[in-house]
Amino acid sequence: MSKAITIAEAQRYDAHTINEIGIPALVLMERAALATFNNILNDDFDLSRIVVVAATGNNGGDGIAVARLLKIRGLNVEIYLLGNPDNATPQTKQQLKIADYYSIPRITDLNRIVNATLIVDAIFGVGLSRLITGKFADAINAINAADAKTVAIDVPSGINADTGDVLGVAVVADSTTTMAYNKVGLLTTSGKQHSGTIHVADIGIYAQDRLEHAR
Ligand SMILES: NC(=O)C1=CN([C@@H]2O[C@H](COP(=O)(O)OP(=O)(O)OC[C@H]3O[C@@H](n4cnc5c(N)ncnc54)[C@H](O)[C@@H]3O)[C@@H](O)[C@H]2O)[C@H](O)CC1
Ligand SMILES: [K+]
Repeated sequence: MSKAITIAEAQRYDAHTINEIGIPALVLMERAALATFNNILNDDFDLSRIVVVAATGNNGGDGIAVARLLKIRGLNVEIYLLGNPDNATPQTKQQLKIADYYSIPRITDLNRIVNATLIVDAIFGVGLSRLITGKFADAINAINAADAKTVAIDVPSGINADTGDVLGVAVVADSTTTMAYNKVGLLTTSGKQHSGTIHVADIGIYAQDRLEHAR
């Protein structure tokens, strides 16, 4: 049984890798995006109309980087951004700057989500901390109403990664690319129901960070 970690462990390993080992947060974000991007290409999704639904935390940053990778691959991808970009994390601000360089359209019409063929859920990851309401809930309901396949980044948005509980409303994903290790909440019945196929991505974050032995 491969290792599964809690939110606190994920945040601690993330901070240790960045602050003690010295791997920049943007490098971890790029590796997270590349892993998600490759999982998308390796699956048999209809890539004709892709919408990345992102908020302004680092889960959103992962998703905006995925959008850029898909755009460079020549695919039709749009970003539906939730929240004020001025309040975004430094890494997510950087990803928005890069996405703007590639002229990736920012959309505000929920119907574009409903009519997508593939949706990338980059709203919340391990930073989800309270009940989801308002425009965040509207976007998740639109994602779940769409016929599109949905790929979640790290955690299906709305799921508590420790308990599997739904915080108001949660994305029902077809697949989830979760970073470093599986999350204990995704092993619960609710977590499994909302995650779909789970891919664990090695992005350079390890519990025993001296030497990574066979995982
Ligand atoms: N740990 C790793 O290996 C890596 C993780 N990455 C990605 O970063 C996210 C965690 O990012 P963080 O900024 O801490 O939080 P989120 O993006 O999950 O949440 C965004 C933000 O949203 C606010 N918030 C929380 N609950 C609500 C709510 N109910 N309604 C509205 N807003 C809410 C809160 O302020 C949060 O900060 C992780 O999941 C990975 O995807 C790195 O990119 C790569 C390494
Ligand atoms: K997510």
